[in-house]
Amino acid sequence: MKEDIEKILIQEVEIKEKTEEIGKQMTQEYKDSFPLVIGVLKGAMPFMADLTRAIDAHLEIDFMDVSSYGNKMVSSGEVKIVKDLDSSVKGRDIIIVEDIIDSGLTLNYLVSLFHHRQANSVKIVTLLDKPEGRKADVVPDIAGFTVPDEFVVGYGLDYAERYRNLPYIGILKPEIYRGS
Ligand SMILES: O=P(O)(O)OC[C@H]1O[C@H](OP(=O)(O)OP(=O)(O)O)[C@H](O)[C@@H]1O
Ligand SMILES: Nc1nc2[nH]cnc2c(=O)[nH]1
Repeated sequence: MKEDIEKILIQEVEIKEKTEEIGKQMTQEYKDSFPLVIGVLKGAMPFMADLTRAIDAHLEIDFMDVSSYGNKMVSSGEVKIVKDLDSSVKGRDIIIVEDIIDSGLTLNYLVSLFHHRQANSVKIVTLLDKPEGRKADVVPDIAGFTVPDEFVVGYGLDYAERYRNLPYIGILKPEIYRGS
């Protein structure tokens, strides 16, 4: 698997340090509230697991699985719910945890949905932000790293469901895309 990677953009240790830093910030911000932290499957799974353990405050976790129509690398903008939340967001302070914001279409949909469901507040925390990909006006409250306008994999992010288990963020060799 590792031989498919052209370049590592963000090393495992950098992700770990950044996650600790964000966790400390969120510990301060949420020490007196009881937020509902929502991980967006599947990509946010590793970040969600590491980030929530870096927050020393009471919180509740839930997961939502949404998928966008279109092929793997170009989103069409339509989002459908594959798995909905178990809990109600009504009156709750919501923190959405994402692995990446690219076009912003997924988060645009989720933020509107949670407001529609009468959440008290909705905040966005993302490990990666790719501002050059933006099609919807979404600004994260906390972003770990800004990445260039390239397709990245690892630490939850896939290409054709592979590479999610890489411990770092990287770019694939071009022949991997050509071969599929
Ligand atoms: O800002 P956008 O352009 O909407 O892209 C961001 C979304 O794309 C990825 O999910 P994907 O739909 O590939 O599903 P996955 O998490 O299961 O891989 C990622 O995890 C975000 O949820
Ligand atoms: N794996 C992966 N999924 C994405 N979804 C939106 N942008 C990206 C990206 O750069 N990589």
